[in-house]
Amino acid sequence: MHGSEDGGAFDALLFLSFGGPEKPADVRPFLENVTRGRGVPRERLDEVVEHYLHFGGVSPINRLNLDMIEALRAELGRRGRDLPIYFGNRNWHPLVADTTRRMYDDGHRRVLVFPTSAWGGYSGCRQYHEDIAGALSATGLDDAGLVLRKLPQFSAEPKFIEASANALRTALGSFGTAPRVVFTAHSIPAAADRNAGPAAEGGHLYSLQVKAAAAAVAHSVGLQEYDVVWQSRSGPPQVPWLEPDICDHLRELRESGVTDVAVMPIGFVSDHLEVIWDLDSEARELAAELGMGYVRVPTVGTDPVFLSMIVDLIERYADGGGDVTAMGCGDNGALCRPDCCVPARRPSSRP
Ligand SMILES: CC1=C(CCC(=O)O)c2cc3nc(cc4[nH]c(cc5[nH]c(cc1n2)c(C)c5CCC(=O)O)c(CCC(=O)O)c4C)C(CCC(=O)O)=C3C
Ligand SMILES: [Fe+2]
Repeated sequence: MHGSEDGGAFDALLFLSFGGPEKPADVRPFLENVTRGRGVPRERLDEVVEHYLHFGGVSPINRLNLDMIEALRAELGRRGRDLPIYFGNRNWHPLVADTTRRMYDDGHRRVLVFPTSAWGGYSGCRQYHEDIAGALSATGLDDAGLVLRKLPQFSAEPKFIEASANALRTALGSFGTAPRVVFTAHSIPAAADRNAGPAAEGGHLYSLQVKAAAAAVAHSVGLQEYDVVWQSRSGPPQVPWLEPDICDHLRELRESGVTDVAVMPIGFVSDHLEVIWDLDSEARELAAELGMGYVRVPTVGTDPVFLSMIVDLIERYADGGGDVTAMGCGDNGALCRPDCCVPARRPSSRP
């Protein structure tokens, strides 16, 4: 079911994200939270542990999220909206269940939820619904009259496209000649992409949204040619994920004579570990080996146009209005469509 019967204004915002470790000792337990029951092989986990340890066991994601929250507070204030912002995560502290308890104890009963993913699909959307439902049951607040309304997917919001296009345009200014623009997003299992979105609509919602956003940004910047590729593949090697991978693609571009690339991580809203490791370390080093010019375009992060998009979204729903049937929107973990983004069966990591 959608929405709540009574409607009415919302009195707080929950900024809901992925979470990341704050110190070396957090890394393993964090990764265990991320991958519990997900069939990620031990070897891949050991590799990812090294990526985090390379940065002292600290992911930038929490600080980046706090920066965004700070900027959102300022923008809400400028618009005269008195809406306290709370921070909660799926995989690390502050965990969304603890934050839910705190919001309730502070007297909030109607809370809008902004998730830091633009996309449909299991990892970007449905799993955030599950996080909300899980937080309510872990705190025993399922029947406490609390409404947590998740805001919809924002991949097609004009200001998301505009903020991304601004970042790309600025980066392109740093090249003498026009580089090849390569958009990248997190790979997911091919089966998860087939199941993304309502089954009746044919699936592939995640990859279609990524491609549509890339096309809109490319159009806005006036690009004739560009590519959409995937990064940060996980899972057992025999399971197909979205391809091509960014690094394989750079090799192909080089073979076909391309000498300069601008890599735009459209799939992520901030420069967290997947960006600074997979793009700023691995892909950049490969480009250097191949003798290619390489620029990594910034993520939207605290860009004023992007923040303005978030606050527009909040204002659309804050007084009880807004389209509660929009994709990704739902109360207390209720899916926006029945049979949406059904989790694919995952092979076990154990023999
Ligand atoms: C679509 C998507 C987004 C974008 C939407 C969104 O933003 O939500 C995203 C974001 C992120 N992914 C992140 C980190 C990780 N993702 C992992 C694993 C996985 N991601 C997947 C998908 C996505 N992930 C999938 C299908 C897996 C396989 C396991 C599973 O089926 O769940 C693993 C486990 C190790 C590994 O297997 O690589 C880690 C550590 C961080 C935080 C980085 C930091 O700490 O700064 C962020 C923002
Ligand atoms: Fe991920």
